[in-house]
Amino acid sequence: MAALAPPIAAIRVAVRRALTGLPAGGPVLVACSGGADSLALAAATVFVAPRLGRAAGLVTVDHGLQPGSAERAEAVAGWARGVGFAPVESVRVEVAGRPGGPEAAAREARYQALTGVAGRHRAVALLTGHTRDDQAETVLLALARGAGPRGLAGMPARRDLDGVPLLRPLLEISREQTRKACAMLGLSPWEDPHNVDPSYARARVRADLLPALVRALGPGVLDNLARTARLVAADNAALDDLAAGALAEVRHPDGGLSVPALAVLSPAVRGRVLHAWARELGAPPAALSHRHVAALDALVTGWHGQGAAHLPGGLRVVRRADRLVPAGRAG
Ligand SMILES: Nc1ncnc2c1ncn2[C@@H]1O[C@H](COP(=O)(O)OP(=O)(O)OP(=O)(O)O)[C@@H](O)[C@H]1O
Repeated sequence: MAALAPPIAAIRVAVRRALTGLPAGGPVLVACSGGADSLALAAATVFVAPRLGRAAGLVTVDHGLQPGSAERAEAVAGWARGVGFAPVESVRVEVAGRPGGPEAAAREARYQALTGVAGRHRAVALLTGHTRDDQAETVLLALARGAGPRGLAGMPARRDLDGVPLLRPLLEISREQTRKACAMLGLSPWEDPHNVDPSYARARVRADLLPALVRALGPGVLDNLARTARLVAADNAALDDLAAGALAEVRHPDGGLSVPALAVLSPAVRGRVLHAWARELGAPPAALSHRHVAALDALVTGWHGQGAAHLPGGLRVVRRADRLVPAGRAG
């Protein structure tokens, strides 16, 4: 028997690794746009999952943003039913009227739809086709906006999405491999016009910056950027553990946080303690930025006897004697 073509084998191995150890229960659900990455992921999942005794489902989201998007979603769903996915869902979402730019609004609508489907089918995991190249782009975009370690860690291979584990099995697989795998399997991926629309920063990074970096620094640069993300993520996990312990120690017996105990922490740990505490108070994590943490930090290290730190969600924190305390929601 002929050996399996390397890209297909590498993708199957990555999917097998991601699915191994998941709890028993409902299906794993692939989020598939019809693009090369998620199509290659889907093809590997429908092969691997049954061999691990699991059902594989697929969901495709129609953002309704381009002519023909409904037909594209139906084509993906039809293909999925034909190759044995069950359940298969094609979901239409409304993007208009959501806050933020069009990209963020589409992402939010998509994730809401995906978690809705995952919940209905009691899926044990949701899989997306983010690749090493997506990771390299994410790291570059984070560097360009001056992000700290959280941003430089890129996308995690696993995270919780409203109670459903979101897995990204292809983070060490290149986009070239997913394209090759699709071609070898006779699949015709959909080309998302947004991916080449130069009004999006990510599309410009993809089209111009990554090829220029490869030309200037060699083909290893994308793997290296993805490795940086993994290394920083490991350091983040260690710092988060330290911060969780420190948060328990700086809690003031009368409520709030003790300023003297915060003041002796290293700035990196203190920032994480304040970030975690702000989330506990109810600040929406997506809106919580380094500026909010800096405002809290200023109450500890630059206190002039008055003022408050304003957090997203209308929350206010003030300093009372030697404590930081929540002072309710602003108007
Ligand atoms: N319309 C959609 N329906 C279902 N899942 C989607 C949709 N759009 C994106 N996804 C999921 O999110 C992942 C990342 O999408 P994004 O568009 O950012 O990247 P991409 O590299 O263009 O991926 P792809 O080649 O799979 O479209 C996809 O691989 C897929 O798993």
